[in-house]
Amino acid sequence: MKIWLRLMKYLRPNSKWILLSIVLMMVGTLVDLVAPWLLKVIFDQGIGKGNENLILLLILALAGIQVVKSLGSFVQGRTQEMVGQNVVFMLRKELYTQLQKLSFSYYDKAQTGQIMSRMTGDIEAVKNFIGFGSMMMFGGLLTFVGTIIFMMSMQWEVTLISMVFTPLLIISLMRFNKKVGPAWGQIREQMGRLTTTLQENISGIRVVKAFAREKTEKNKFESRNDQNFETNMERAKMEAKTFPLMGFYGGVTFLLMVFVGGIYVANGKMSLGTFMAFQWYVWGVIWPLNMLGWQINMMQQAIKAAPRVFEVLDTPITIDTIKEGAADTANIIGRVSFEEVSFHFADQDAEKETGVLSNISLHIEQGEVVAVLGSTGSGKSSLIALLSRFYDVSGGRLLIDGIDVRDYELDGLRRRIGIVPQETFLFSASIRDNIAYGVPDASQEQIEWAARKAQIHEFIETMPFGYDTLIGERGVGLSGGQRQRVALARAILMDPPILVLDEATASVDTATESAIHEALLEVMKGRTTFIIAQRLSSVKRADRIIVLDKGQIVEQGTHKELYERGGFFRGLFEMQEIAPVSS
Ligand SMILES: Nc1ncnc2c1ncn2[C@@H]1O[C@H](COP(=O)(O)OP(=O)(O)OP(=O)(O)O)[C@@H](O)[C@H]1O
Repeated sequence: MKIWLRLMKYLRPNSKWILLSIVLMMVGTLVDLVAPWLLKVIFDQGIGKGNENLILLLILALAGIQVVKSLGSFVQGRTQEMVGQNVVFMLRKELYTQLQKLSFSYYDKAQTGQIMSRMTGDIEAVKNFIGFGSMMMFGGLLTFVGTIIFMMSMQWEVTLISMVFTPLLIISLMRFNKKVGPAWGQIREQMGRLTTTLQENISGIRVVKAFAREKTEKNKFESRNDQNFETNMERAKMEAKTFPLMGFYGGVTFLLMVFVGGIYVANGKMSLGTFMAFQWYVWGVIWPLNMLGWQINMMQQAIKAAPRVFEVLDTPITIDTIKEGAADTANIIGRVSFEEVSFHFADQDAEKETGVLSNISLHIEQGEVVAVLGSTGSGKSSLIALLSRFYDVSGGRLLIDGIDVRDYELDGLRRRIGIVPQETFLFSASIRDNIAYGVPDASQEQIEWAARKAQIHEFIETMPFGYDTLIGERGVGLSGGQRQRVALARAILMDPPILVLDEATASVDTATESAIHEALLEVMKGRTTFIIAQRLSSVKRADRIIVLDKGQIVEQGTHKELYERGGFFRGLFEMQEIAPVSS
């Protein structure tokens, strides 16, 4: 019931069209009910009494009825489709907006294939019932009730005897409804899993091929496809058991009507005209019940699909912009303070586990270049992720210019922090659009300036269409290092007071890395910069180096200080066999 009430919300803006549809449906049904009655008059008054004019008149009236009904059906069909499409449109828009708002912790766990299947198949299933199935159901009910009223008013005894099997038909349908619901639930879930398998397979096709796992992947897909096939066959079996039975009940109802009606006519208790009208009317009872099977199918699909869509819509937005009194981000200069910051991911148990970061206290001056070092998994990326509020701190405070990051307007805050992430994602668009992603109205000069700084301009010039060259979803057509440099240019173009380079030069060769660092020296000037790097060569120009181990700061100082201290940094240094820099 809750689901229906909630779906009503999407119907409300279409109430005018729904009303029109209902009115047309009522007119159509009424006209349908009048037609057999006219046939009765043709038989009893026209044919029976030899009144040719009446026959002609009523045939013309019947033709007129057909025209009105056809026109009504046309308008009603369009209206229903429009209502359905409007519902799809609104639901998709709402779902998409929600997906844009959901935080990183949601996407850490979400499966892309499941989201895709909710956005497409599930919403479509809701639309099919809301736009079409429900109106058909309503129309069927009107016809059913109206027909029985008309028949009863003409000859109630024949009507009641003919309907004797109808309760059995209704019981069969109710049982079908109960059984088919869970099957549709499974089918919708299986479709989500099937899409996930497909999506992961396509995204990871390079790994699949590299490890020659095509056969295993194929088997995995086939097993899920088989499951879906089996459940669909189970559902089809239920339909196969119920639908012919309904046809049978329908046939029996018709025969009963002919038999009982025939006897009543023979005994003079019913006119031939009424008997002829009943032959027509009886389909007004059989047809809605036969159609009800399909409508139940549609309804159950929608009932199982809608909660899958609502589940995403109801996921709480854990990281949202402050509602009132947000601090202005335009004048952020980039003083960053971590005050006893601790952090654990949402699915970690804060009581039992130590968390990803603990007791981080750090003050970074505006314009300072800070390198963050540490072994893999020590919490470097997590530390940086807190700055842009990809995640919120679990304890303590993180301040920028003395203001808690949670008190800034979220979009503004993120625009003031230029990030070159560990994994570069480029959109299937031109190189220009990829660089200008954060500043869509940047001029060509600005874009080229950023590209030069990232040491990618010259390469772009050699591409077939220069800055207009289209690149694939994952920057296919570019090497790892080139992709990283495009991402670097994208961050530089934003001219942010805070710059975050997360392993930003990991995929480039040493010569390019050193060229990028030379160029970055100028870019970093006046900006607070965080550099996460494994290679010590990337961090030697940092004002301060912070060494993380198991989420805690274990060392900090300049390159020279840390070298002389002989701790983790010195070990790393010696491993990389780089000569110490002189102070
Ligand atoms: N989304 C997540 N949910 C739960 N735990 C996570 C998540 N992301 C990372 N972790 C864990 O948090 C810890 C810190 O990860 P983080 O990515 O910050 O490390 P890192 O120092 O940047 O590592 P690397 O140098 O390998 O990139 C790791 O132990 C990792 O397993």
